[in-house]
Amino acid sequence: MTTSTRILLGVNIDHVATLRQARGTRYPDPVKAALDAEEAGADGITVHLREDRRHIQERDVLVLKDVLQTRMNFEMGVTEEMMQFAERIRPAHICLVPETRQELTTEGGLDVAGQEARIKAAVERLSRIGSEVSLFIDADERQIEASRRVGAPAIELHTGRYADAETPTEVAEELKRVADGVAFGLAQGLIVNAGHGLHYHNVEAVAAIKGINELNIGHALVAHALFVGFKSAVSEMKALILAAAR
Ligand SMILES: CC(=O)[C@@H](O)[C@H](O)COP(=O)(O)O
Ligand SMILES: NCC(=O)COP(=O)(O)O
Repeated sequence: MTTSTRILLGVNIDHVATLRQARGTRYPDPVKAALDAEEAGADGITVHLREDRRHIQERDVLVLKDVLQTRMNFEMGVTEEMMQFAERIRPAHICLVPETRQELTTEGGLDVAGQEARIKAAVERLSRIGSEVSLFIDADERQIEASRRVGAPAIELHTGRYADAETPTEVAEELKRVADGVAFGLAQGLIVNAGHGLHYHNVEAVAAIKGINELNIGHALVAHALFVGFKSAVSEMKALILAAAR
């Protein structure tokens, strides 16, 4: 079982690209955001190349592959098109996520338990290119066990329900669900990451859960960056999570 007091911040730059795509301009460039994030202390850069290309484009991933000083966490749906693209890019990390075209954002985790053979084949294929594969799942023991069985070294627990919880009771329940998921994942020998919907006001409780390896955070950072700049947005978040994880 691995436990660490060092927690990593993966900065998701998807929504810098959302703003660019809204007008079809060349700006703002997510590549610039990635470089600023790295200077401000990001431990890695996360991008989700969606099937509908609503934000990140292939060009972004190709340029990032050449210029990142840290490492890329490439989020992708389990499709043949994405598998081939990942094989071309060979990112350090790949996170397999569920994806539907109509969704506003990623709703729920990947159903690994319901499609073990398919996910196992994808994990094996992507591990062959040297990427560390993680599975974006709900904090659910059945899904965590299935993730271990399919051979993924890492999982990312979906914190969206925690982030969306409204009453103190709901918040406490959802936080406990995440904390239990972290403990269960570590006991299964998995690297446990978490993310989705995390914000300056709700991140500390998650960062304080012992054993979490990395938090992936995007939308809140990009929103805050509008007012304080990207580097400040990242360094503020990094300081919060490091203090909470101590
Ligand atoms: C998988 C995940 O939680 C994030 O990458 C998220 O998908 C960001 O992009 P969207 O907001 O387009 O869902
Ligand atoms: N995998 C979660 C992620 O990368 C960031 O999600 P969000 O902070 O944009 O909701």
